[in-house]
Amino acid sequence: MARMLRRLRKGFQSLTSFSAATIQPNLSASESSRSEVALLSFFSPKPRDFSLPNSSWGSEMMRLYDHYNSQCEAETEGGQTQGSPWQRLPSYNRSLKYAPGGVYLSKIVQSKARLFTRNIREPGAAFEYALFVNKGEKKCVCIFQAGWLLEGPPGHVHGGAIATMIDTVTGTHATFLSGPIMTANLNIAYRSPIPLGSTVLIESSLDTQEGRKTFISCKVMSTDGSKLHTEATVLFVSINVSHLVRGG
Ligand SMILES: CCCCCCCCCCCCCC(=O)SCCNC(=O)CCNC(=O)[C@H](O)C(C)(C)COP(=O)(O)OP(=O)(O)OC[C@H]1O[C@@H](n2cnc3c(N)ncnc32)[C@H](O)[C@@H]1OP(=O)(O)O
Repeated sequence: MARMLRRLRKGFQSLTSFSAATIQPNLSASESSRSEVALLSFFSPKPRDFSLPNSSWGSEMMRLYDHYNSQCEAETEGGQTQGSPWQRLPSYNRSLKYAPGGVYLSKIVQSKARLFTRNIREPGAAFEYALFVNKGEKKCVCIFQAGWLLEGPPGHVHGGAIATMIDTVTGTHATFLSGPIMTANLNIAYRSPIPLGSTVLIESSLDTQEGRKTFISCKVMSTDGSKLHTEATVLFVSINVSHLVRGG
């Protein structure tokens, strides 16, 4: 048990540094980005990064992706990164597997488990999103295109799917800021419905960090900023990874 905990702790530590440090090269215009990415993922032994553009992304999703991606750190030929406060975060369906030693861990910890938002194979059917963090401003932006399998009220996105995205974005942001965390409290106000198939912006901002507690505010808005769809405040509590093995 103690050996397993040590391995798990080591895996999680490398996982957060792996996620934070993995930077993809900047991509240029929409169509070429998509075909380059498809080719790269075909030939590369690297895990599939679900936050890269695919054929289901609409023009607004691609416009915003290019907008934020162009402001991200670019890797130079020497492997150095140019200073920029923005960084794109990769997204895998089993991040644990891709951390050093993670293949072993992913076999012993629920081997069939997959990240809730990344377990539907058909591109565009459900959660299409990409996250960008701004280290200086301690904020995070997610571009999110909601697919047809996320229907709640006819023609609109299910409130549970919106909550899932808020938890995912703020949870990733909190992990980036504070290391391993769990959501302790999530308060949501749904202000206006989100049309199915549309692209929205999800903004996460750090309010305060107090000891083990990280308080985050979140807004879901139309991409031109004119409509507020949803507001949330979230409390994350830092955990020791043994919390996950022992079940709290
Ligand atoms: C860059 C990285 C990428 C990573 C990729 C990931 C992508 C995916 C991201 C997806 C992310 C998805 C994420 C998910 O979905 S996580 C899944 C949903 N969450 C859970 O299942 C959590 C269940 N709860 C627990 O496990 C425990 O209760 C926790 C761990 C939360 C606290 O139990 P613990 O025994 O450890 O702590 P404590 O009780 O000593 O309390 C400590 C402090 O906290 C305060 N407190 C506690 N609870 C609440 C509450 N409800 N409201 C207000 N305050 C609360 C408490 O008063 C105290 O404050 P103070 O008295 O010290 O001031």
